[in-house]
Amino acid sequence: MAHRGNLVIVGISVGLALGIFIASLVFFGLRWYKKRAHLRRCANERCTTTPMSPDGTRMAKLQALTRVDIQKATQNFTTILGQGSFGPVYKATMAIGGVVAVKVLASNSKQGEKEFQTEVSLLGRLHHRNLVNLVGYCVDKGQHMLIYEFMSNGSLARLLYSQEERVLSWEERLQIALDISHGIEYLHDGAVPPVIHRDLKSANILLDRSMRAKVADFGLSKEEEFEGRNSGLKGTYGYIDPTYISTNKFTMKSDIYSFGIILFELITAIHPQQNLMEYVNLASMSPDGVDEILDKRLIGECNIVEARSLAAVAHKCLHKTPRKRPSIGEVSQAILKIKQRHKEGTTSFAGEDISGVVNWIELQQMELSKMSSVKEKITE
Ligand SMILES: Nc1ncnc2c1ncn2[C@@H]1O[C@H](COP(=O)(O)OP(=O)(O)OP(=O)(O)O)[C@@H](O)[C@H]1O
Repeated sequence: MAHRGNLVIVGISVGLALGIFIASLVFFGLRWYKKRAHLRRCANERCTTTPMSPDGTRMAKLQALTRVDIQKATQNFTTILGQGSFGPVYKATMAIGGVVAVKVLASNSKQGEKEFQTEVSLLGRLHHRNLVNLVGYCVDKGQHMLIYEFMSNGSLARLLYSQEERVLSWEERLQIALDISHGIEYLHDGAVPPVIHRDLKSANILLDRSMRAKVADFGLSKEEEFEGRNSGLKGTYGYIDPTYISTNKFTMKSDIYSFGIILFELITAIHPQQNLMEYVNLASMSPDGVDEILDKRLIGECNIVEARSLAAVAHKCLHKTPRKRPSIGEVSQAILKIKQRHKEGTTSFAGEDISGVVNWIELQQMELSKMSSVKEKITE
């Protein structure tokens, strides 16, 4: 009898425990479901309605302008800033105040039409201090225009390669590298859904009046031409991930590759279409080889230990196996560390005579240019 009584007690306890377990499962399951539904609602809201800024505040909606507004603001399209593959870009002074840049998409460009819709819907919801924000658009009689915040210091490519520009200091270059990294980080890790840029290059990095860098032109990637024919590949020659060429699959790691190229541009001021990778590969044959390809204008003006560290980050970004390349978050962390060390002034030569190092770098650079000119002669 007592044995039976025990069995009943055990049965009731097991039943109770099971009941409690199932009830908590239902309770927590419901909570999890509600939370997910809430997150999804927030994400959708970000995609379709008023965009959010990175600090969570709501941004103004995109402004729709008429062709007449823009005609007035650009003095009848006479204030040209430059010509891109999608059409001309004009500086516009708006009647309500403020200066903007207007990109007029060539009306004969079928691709421009398609990309226009992509960019308007994409950019309308993407806002970050390191992205060139879209502030408005214009659709008028089949003509499409995109209106961006004005970047008074132009492109990084112009700053690095134009003789008329002043030399970018090492400190500015470190800040630019970090700004670009943060812009890409927002695209890859902050945007919902994530955005792959597909055409990262120094011409698509623009600088504001405080020399802070912003990433431009996402959603506008174009097909690259090889020998006058469309290759079917998106991006720009010199920046395209070789794995993308062989697999036709563009991933975030292809953006990381292009960013690695931009980092080397910052270090060397050699354009990727002027054999940058050949110099990088030659220099990587010797330890500290980056000294040999350092921008001549930086010799004696920058901390070589920091330049070597940045080159090491760039090398990782260019790893031939995409999954071995770092994520953009890791790249930002690494650049931030270099920048902090720079600020603290802790990257020193431990008693080395700096003038000796400078002379040595100059010698190495001469050797390298001799090597590459011999190589050019052989390949001719
Ligand atoms: N928001 C802006 N503020 C100031 N200048 C700009 C702005 N956007 C573009 N520009 C300038 O206008 C010119 C053309 O830019 P665009 O982005 O159309 O072409 P690109 O990036 O140089 O070349 P591609 O179209 O082949 O990628 C460049 O000189 C660029 O610096």
